[in-house]
Amino acid sequence: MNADVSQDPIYIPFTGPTLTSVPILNKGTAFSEQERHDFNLIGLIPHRFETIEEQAERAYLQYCSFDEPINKHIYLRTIQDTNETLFYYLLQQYLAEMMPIIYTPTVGEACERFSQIYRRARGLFIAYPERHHIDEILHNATKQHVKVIVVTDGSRILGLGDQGAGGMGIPIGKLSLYTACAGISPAYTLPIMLDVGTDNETLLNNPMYMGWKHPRISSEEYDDFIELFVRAMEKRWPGVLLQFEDFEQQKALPLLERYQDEVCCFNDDIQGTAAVSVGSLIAACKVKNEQLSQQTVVFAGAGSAGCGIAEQMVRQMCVEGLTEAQARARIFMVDRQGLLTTSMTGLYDFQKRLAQKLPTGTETPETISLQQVVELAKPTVLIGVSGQAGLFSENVVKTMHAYCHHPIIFPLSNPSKQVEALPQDLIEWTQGQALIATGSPFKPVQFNGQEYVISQCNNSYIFPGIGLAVVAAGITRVTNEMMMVASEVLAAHSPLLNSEEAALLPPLESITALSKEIAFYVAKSAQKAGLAIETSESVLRANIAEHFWQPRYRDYRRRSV
Ligand SMILES: NC(=O)C1=CN([C@@H]2O[C@H](COP(=O)(O)OP(=O)(O)OC[C@H]3O[C@@H](n4cnc5c(N)ncnc54)[C@H](O)[C@@H]3O)[C@@H](O)[C@H]2O)C=CC1
Ligand SMILES: CC(=O)C(=O)O
Ligand SMILES: [Mg+2]
Repeated sequence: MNADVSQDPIYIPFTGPTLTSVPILNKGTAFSEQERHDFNLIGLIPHRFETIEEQAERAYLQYCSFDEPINKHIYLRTIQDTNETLFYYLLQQYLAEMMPIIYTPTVGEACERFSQIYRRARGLFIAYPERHHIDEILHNATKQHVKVIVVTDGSRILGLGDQGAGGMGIPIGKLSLYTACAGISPAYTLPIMLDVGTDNETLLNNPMYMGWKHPRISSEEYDDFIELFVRAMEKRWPGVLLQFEDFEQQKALPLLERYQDEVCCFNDDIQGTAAVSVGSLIAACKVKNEQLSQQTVVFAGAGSAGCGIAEQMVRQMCVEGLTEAQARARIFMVDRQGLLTTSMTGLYDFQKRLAQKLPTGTETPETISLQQVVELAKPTVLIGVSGQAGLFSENVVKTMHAYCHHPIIFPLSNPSKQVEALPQDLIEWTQGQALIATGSPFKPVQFNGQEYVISQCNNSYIFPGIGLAVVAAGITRVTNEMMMVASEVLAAHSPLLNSEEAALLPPLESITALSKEIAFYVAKSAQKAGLAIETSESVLRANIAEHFWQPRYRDYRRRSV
């Protein structure tokens, strides 16, 4: 379904209002005169025929007439729900401008206000009380050939906590990026919300809340429900790629460990975030003529994202020649209770693996704060994945800078209002010496007559390419090795490697090309590992190109039902 082939006609079994109500097929005023006759559309749309360019011009004017990002979001989502081709055409034209509207930060507000701004259903809501109808629910999906699912239970939406059914905004936004950044046809994508209740009192007390008004179910009920879902999904769409998204800490890793060897799945917050962060760090280190294995790293936030990134760093440091113990000794995880140490009780297993063993006989206070860790460890890299706004104080950052002339500081929490430090402050506190990347988009910073571009270190650089690899090469399992490959491809494409003035990460304008490269190398590594059927490189490239959907209208021919 690439750009050239899109001129081939397709055969459509619907006519009249049924046809115009299917977002993936609707063309609005772009239905040709012939099609209007053949499909009983005369009179259902204004007389004049328009091209997609003309439709996009009107849509963009209307988009610009909204001042508030949330209203722009609602407007774009309405287009997505009425004419998907036009929606993706607009995104293609204005990706850098519209990505913050359909994704972080605005998608965060859309989740928080989901029940207030709701217009029309998209994807599937599988509520716990309806679990016995799961096969029927999956068969109710409007899409028949689903290849990529993003699923959430809404329990940890960005840094905004439990958003219940409102969390559906995230799978919708992520899948929009699968199409916009990696050309996965929207006909193949399906967002799913597993509504297992919510512990968010504000939602439970909101008369308008649209989800199941019930506290979250018990762990046992939850595990059985997820098992039911995964098996039903595999039966309905065998081999489908399942992306776990924004599951709370105690669920995220156990779910991944339970299913990663059984179905084609990955956890974006653990693995996708790890890949983008390690890729960004490899590039940042290269610029300093150093390696990741030479860095000392402090994390604020030892949750799914933090521990996922840290484990991928350990793998990378080992590739660079360190032993695992040496690598772990370079990484300091700070959570609410301060530095994680081996003497602490109550840590999750995935945190215990990253806890620091303090020298025997060390007199330690009960809590070793972030400030103290920075003073003691003298990090060269500081990463924020805590969801806590302002955690990187001026004191913390200046202390770090006192020991490290060019600190690398990544406040990665989303959306923007949860960021650990504003880029403007980081630049000022370090006199422009810090290399910064954030999870949500921020404008360039002006300081001392110089402009500093702030790259967006977000898993959106990774997951679309992984999806394209799976769809184009028929990959059966997603592994950490594939994520390492994605990191390397990202690092190799850092504009900063070629110019000191450039950004750390590629501009959004080149993200489709980057996704294709990630897809190619990930698929090659899958083939080598026996997780995809081997092909020549040229066949693989052709398959990737062929699966890259373009938002262009195709000619319709009538098919009798
Ligand atoms: N840029 C990106 O691509 C990504 C960013 N994130 C962001 O990272 C944040 C965390 O996500 P997850 O790790 O999945 O959540 P999580 O809930 O698993 O982990 C957050 C951790 O931060 C800790 N924390 C809270 N207050 C703290 C404090 N004052 N000091 C130190 N630690 C503190 C919590 O105890 C928890 O362990 C979110 O804001 C999310 O939006 C997550 C995935 C990708
Ligand atoms: C980007 C992302 O996946 C998150 O903030 O959860
Ligand atoms: Mg996420």
